[in-house]
Amino acid sequence: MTSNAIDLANVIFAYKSGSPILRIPSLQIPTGRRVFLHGPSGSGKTTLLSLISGVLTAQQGSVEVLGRDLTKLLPGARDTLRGSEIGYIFQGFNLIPYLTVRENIALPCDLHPTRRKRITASTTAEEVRRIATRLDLHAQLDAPVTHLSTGQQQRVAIARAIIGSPALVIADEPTSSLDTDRRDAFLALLTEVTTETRATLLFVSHDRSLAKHFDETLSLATINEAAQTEAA
Ligand SMILES: Nc1ncnc2c1ncn2[C@@H]1O[C@H](COP(=O)(O)OP(=O)(O)OP(=O)(O)O)[C@@H](O)[C@H]1O
Repeated sequence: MTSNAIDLANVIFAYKSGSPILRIPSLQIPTGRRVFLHGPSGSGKTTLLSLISGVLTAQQGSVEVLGRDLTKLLPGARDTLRGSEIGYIFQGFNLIPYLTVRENIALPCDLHPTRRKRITASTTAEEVRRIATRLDLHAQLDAPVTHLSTGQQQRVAIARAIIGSPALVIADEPTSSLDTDRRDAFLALLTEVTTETRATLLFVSHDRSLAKHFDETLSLATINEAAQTEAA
């Protein structure tokens, strides 16, 4: 395993025909580190996460994730790497509304054999039960996710992100709709379970007060030269 889970060099990204949103000479996130990346709304946080998860491709530079340069992979190989090795917690959770809690949590194992093979329980169903119990969701396993409270939906999003122990967990502003107590509880749980699975955690938010929950804090404005050009 490489010592950096994420390693970007000389990256430039622009949406079609626009000027660059991201111009990042260098960004390294060591394996196993829990990193908080902050930046104001519209500064390019989600865009950067999309480059790191291989949803978008940089026009220039290299985007190495878990030792593979995503800019050199074919789309199919990028999708496999994302599904197998990255657990993603979206801003609005993106749970599948017509599936139960159990089915939502199991989804990465159903879709990606590598996630299924890495589970420690004897079956996916047993692993779903184990994680649901760990996250206090065992009573809701057969409920449609649309019947859950926001806090319960967040815990389903964590469960889905960590099942099958992906090496990297990415969270995009998942706490923006929470009050302070719930936000702190969510962050404590997320850092605990990613420590248990030994995942590298990259968490982005505009809210700098969250920095205390993480090993390291980065400012997108500092690492992104496109932002500095715009501000000048
Ligand atoms: N699909 C797209 N096509 C064109 N421009 C886009 C697209 N998605 C985002 N942008 C632009 O790129 C810039 C960065 O957007 P991005 O969503 O990455 O910022 P963000 O920091 O995640 O914002 P927020 O905190 O509000 O979610 C914004 O100016 C946005 O308008």
